Amino acid sequence: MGGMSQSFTDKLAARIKETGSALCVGLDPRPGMDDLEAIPALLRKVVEETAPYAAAFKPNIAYFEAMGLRGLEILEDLLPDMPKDVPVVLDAKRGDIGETQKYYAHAYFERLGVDAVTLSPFMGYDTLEPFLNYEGKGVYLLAVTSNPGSADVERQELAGGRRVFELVGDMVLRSVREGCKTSVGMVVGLTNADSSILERIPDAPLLIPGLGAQGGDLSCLSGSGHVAPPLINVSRGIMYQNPELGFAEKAAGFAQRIREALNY
Ligand SMILES: O=C(O)c1cc(=O)[nH]c(=O)n1[C@@H]1O[C@H](COP(=O)(O)O)[C@@H](O)[C@H]1O
Repeated sequence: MGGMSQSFTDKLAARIKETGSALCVGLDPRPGMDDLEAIPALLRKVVEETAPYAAAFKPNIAYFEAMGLRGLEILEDLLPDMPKDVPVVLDAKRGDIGETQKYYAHAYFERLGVDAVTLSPFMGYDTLEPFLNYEGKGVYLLAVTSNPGSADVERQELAGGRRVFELVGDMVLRSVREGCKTSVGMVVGLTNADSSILERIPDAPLLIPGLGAQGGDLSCLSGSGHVAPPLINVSRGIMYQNPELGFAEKAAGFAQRIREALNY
């Protein structure tokens, strides 16, 4: 393809339109539950069977690191064989001083070649900057995570009534104001995504984990008024729950539930 390269957000929106699905298929292989050498074939089977229903795939690097060097090799071998038209979000939740972040950005965007990564914005905007000048790539900043402890810091109220996660929304707006090439979105856990949260964050691509094993309720998303392309992630709900069903069947079921809840 010639001409101007597409932003990550545009690629994602196109994929969602093409599939009619905002499902993000989580690739979190558990070394304790599967034989290590069965994992490469398991991942390929999940990818192949769920791709028609996948707006994106999200491998969480923790599960690969837990397998040591072999795990990283499994991830590095898998990525080039993933379908080219399905964006890959690497879940790494990194946050460090800018000098170190440069190396994470290099590792993920240039070495592994993924389309997007999750980052922790806790150390401030300067730590995000090494990721922000990549045309066609995306980052998702942790804003309101799906765990109960998101109340400890992220959902705390500041003097004046704003809440901590709104500062993350400010970083998203700053990236837009500064004309960053990288698309910047936010992570909002489905288990905590009520309307009081959604109305306080800017209209940016949201990565929404918590459907399936964590019991998040999709009804809280309807009528949010956001138009940026969302991703609703399911990991265990496809890879490990209801093993009597096929991966395609499970993915199709989640895609359908998401479509009904988001009303498209
Ligand atoms: O960034 C994430 O994806 C993430 C953020 C969050 O707030 N909660 C959350 O569960 N996740 C990740 O999303 C996936 C959820 O997996 P399941 O609960 O098995 O569907 C895991 O890879 C989590 O690490």
